[in-house]
Amino acid sequence: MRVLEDDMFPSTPGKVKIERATAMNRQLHRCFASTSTMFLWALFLVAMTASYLSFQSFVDTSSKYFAASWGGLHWERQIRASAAPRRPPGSAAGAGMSVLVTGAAGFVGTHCSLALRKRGDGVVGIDNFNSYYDPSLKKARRSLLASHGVFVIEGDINDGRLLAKLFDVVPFTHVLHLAAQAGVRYAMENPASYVHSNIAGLVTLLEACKDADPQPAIVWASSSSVYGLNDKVPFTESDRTDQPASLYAATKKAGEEITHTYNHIYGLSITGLRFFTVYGPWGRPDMAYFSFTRNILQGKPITVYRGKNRVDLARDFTYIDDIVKGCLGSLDTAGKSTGTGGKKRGPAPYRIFNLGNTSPVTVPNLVSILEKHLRVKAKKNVVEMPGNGDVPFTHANISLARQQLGYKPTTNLDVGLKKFFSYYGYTRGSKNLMFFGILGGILFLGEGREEEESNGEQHFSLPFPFIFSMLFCKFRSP
Ligand SMILES: O=C(O)[C@H]1O[C@H](OP(=O)(O)OP(=O)(O)OC[C@H]2O[C@@H](n3ccc(=O)[nH]c3=O)[C@H](O)[C@@H]2O)[C@H](O)[C@@H](O)[C@H]1O
Repeated sequence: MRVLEDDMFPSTPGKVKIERATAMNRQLHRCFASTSTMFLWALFLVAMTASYLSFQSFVDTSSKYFAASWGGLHWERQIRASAAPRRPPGSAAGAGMSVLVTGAAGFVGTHCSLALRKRGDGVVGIDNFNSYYDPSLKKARRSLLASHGVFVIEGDINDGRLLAKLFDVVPFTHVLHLAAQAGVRYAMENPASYVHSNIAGLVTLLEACKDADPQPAIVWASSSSVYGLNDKVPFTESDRTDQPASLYAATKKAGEEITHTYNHIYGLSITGLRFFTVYGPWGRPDMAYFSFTRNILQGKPITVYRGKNRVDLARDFTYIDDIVKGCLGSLDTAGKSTGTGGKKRGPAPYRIFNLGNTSPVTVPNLVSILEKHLRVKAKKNVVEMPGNGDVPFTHANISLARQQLGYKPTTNLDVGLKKFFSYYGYTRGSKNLMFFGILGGILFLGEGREEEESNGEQHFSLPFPFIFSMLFCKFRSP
C-alpha cells in the first residue's frame, strides 16, 4: 500500500526521479537477469536440439547402414562368383557372358537366369521383391536360383548407388532388364507404381549402363500391349504403337522411346522384346490362366470378359520356354555398345522384336483347355469387357525374330498348359493332388512364418505339392 501511495503521490519531485530510477534499475536488472536466463535456456535448448538431431541422423545413417541388404567384402565376393562365366575353355559358344538380370525373382527373370546359368554364363540378379503379388513366391524363386549358383540381390533399380556399385564390382557384358510393374488392369489401381518401375527405374538403369565402363548391351522387356488399339493383324514391329489402351502399355511404349534416346546419344546397344502373354510354371498368379485355375479348383466362379458385339477376346499366349529362347537369342546376337565415359563412339544397334506364338486363342477356349486338364467344369460369368485397359486381341508376326534371332516357338497353348500342370505333378491320374496341395500349403505357410520370425528372412526349399498349393491357394485375385 505504501509503495503504491508514494508512487501516486510523491512528496518531492526529486524523490520521484530517484525512486523511479531505482525502480527502473531494479526492473532492468530483473529484466536483464531474466533475458540472460532466457538466453541461456535458449542456448541450452538449441544445443539439445542440435545434439538430438545429430543423434537422430546418426541413428538413421547407422540403421540404413545396418539395414542395407548390400555392400561389404563378402557381398562383393558373392557378386563376383555369381557373375563369373563357367563355360568350358575352348567352348564353341565362346567365353561366356556376364549378365545382370533385373527382375530376376520374377517369372521370366527366373527362367532366363536359370537357362543362362545352365549353359555356363555368369548371372547376377536384382529384384525388389515388391508385394504386387505374394513375395513368398519370389523368395521361393530366389531359393531355386540360389541352388543353381545364381545370387539375387534385394534392391531396387531406382537405387542408382547400388547399380553404380554393381558395375564397379563386375564389368557386366549384358543387362537383361525384366524388372517392371506388370499387369494391364492393375494400372488403374496403382498408376504411380508403373511410373516408378517402368519409367523412373528404367532411366536410372540406363544412366548406370551409360556410365559403366565397359558399357553393357541391353536386352529388355517391352510388351505386346504397345500395339494398343492397332487393328491390323498380325502385329508387325513397324505397325502403329501410338494408341496405347492402358497406362501399362503407355509406360512400355515410353520405354521404347527412352531406350532409343540412350542408344542415340550414348551408343548403348538396345534390344526391346515385345512379349505376348507369357505363361508357364512359376508364372504370375495375377494372370488369367493362373487365377482361372485357382478358382476352378476351388469351385469358385471365374469372370470371362467378352468384347463388343459379343466377340470373344483372344491372346497370342506364349509358353515360357519359347520366350527364354528368344531372350537368350537376343543376348547372343546383341551387338556391342559403343560409348565410353558417357560418350558415344559410333552407332550402336537398336532392335525391337515380337516374341509371340503366332496363334491366338480365345479366352473361352483357354477356359475349355483348363477344364480339360483339370477335369473340372468352370463356373463362368461372362461379362462385357470393362474399360480397364484390355485390348480385344493380340497376334504376333514373328518373321523378324525368326530371321535375326532364330526364334521359333514350338509350344501351343494346350501343350503348354499340360506342361504347366504336370510340372506341379497335376496329371490326369493324380486325384489327390488338391488335398496334398492344400495340406502342403498349410504346412508351408506355418513353416514360412516361423522362419521369418526367427531370422527376419524366409528360406524355402519347396517340394512340388507345396509350390502347387502356394500357387493355387494363396495368391490374391487380379
Ligand atoms: O502381352 C502382354 O504384353 C501382357 O500380357 C499379359 O496381359 P494379358 O494379355 O491381359 O494377360 P491376362 O491377364 O492373363 O489376360 C488374358 C485374357 O484373359 C482375359 N481375362 C483376364 C482376367 C479375367 O478375370 N477375365 C478375363 O477374361 C483378359 O481380358 C485377356 O483377354 C500380362 O499380364 C501383362 O503384364 C503383359 O505382359
